Amino acid sequence: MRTYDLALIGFGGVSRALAELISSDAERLTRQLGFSLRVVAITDLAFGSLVQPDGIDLAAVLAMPRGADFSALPGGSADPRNHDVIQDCPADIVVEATFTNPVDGQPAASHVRWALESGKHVTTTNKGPVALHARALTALAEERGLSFEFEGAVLSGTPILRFAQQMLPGLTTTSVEGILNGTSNYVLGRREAGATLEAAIREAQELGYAEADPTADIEGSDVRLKVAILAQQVLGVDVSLASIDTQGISGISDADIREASEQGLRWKLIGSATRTDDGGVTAAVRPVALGEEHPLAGIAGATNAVTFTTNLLGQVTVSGPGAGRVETAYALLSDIIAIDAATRTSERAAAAELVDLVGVTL
Ligand SMILES: NC(=O)c1ccc[n+]([C@@H]2O[C@H](COP(=O)([O-])OP(=O)(O)OC[C@H]3O[C@@H](n4cnc5c(N)ncnc54)[C@H](O)[C@@H]3O)[C@@H](O)[C@H]2O)c1
Ligand SMILES: N[C@@H](CCO)C(=O)O
Repeated sequence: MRTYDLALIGFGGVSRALAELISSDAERLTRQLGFSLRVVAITDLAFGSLVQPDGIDLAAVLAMPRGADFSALPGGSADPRNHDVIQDCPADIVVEATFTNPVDGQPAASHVRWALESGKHVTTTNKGPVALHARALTALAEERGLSFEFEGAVLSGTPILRFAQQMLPGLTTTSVEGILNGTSNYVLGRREAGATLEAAIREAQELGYAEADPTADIEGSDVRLKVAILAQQVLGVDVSLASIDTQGISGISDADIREASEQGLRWKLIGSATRTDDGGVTAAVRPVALGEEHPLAGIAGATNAVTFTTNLLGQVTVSGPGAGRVETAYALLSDIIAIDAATRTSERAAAAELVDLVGVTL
């Protein structure tokens, strides 16, 4: 049975949910997937770093109290040592789940690059490196025969990027638009129910939906990153973040919410990217009051949805979880499954090449 060794860079809500899954559901996962998973390294600003080539006892590290660090454990240190751990630890796959930096994608983009340069596959839920550096990092991965996977960067574990890449063949997609942020959608729903903005944000933080700095969720910069990712990955066009006209939901007053509701409208934060005739894209993030008949009006809580407008099918809408620790840990798992599939395909191709070369069947 094949085992993939993982390094977890960032040990917050999403990584911990993945570690819990690996630790508590190992038998089912191995049976269903045909491989097993083992964590051999963890780094985090709060805990420091831990490298144990024979596998870390995940139940033990998950039970560590707040404020504790890894320095007392064999292979542990109070300092994250990201560069050395990523480069030197014996992992097959680096899982990058540190804070999203919406300005330059760092230091996560460097974490991804160090991993690829040292021969390790990467899965990340971090939107920064994907929105701002995907082309360079994907090219580096291809050059090294490695995978760079990032399904969780848009719509959490709902497989929207693979859906667009694999399930819409032969179609031309002219626009993508949708509700792309779980926190703001949750907050808008709670405000309709009478909660204050501040209380609704606190709830979203407790539920594990919000960014470390929830301003990114509320003021639209998280959606702006996702619009840039969708424009590149679905429409094939790079858009700069500066060119995406962005407005968040903090300006929506109680009176705006009440008046919309009286008219049968619901406020939603909509991100969109639309192809233009000259081969470019116009993109925007803005709150819109939608009529109840609109397909996105009924999308509630941390659920998100994306509508693809295509030439032959018209509009196709996919909805599912847009945030959440476990839901996003599933995105990492789905990336690991994709890495396994790519690894097996390239091993088969290499074996076939060898057979061709020596003229015998192995
Ligand atoms: N939570 C969600 O619903 C969700 C959904 C999709 C994508 N994401 C993305 O996934 C990533 C992780 O999300 P999360 O909810 O686990 O966040 P989190 O804030 O709970 O955890 C992030 C962890 O990374 C650590 N960290 C930050 N910078 C670091 C560094 N330079 N080196 C080492 N550790 C570092 C922090 O100490 C923290 O423990 C973020 O980029 C987020 O945008 C989250
Ligand atoms: N904070 C983000 C996480 C998913 O990217 C959200 O609420 O949608």
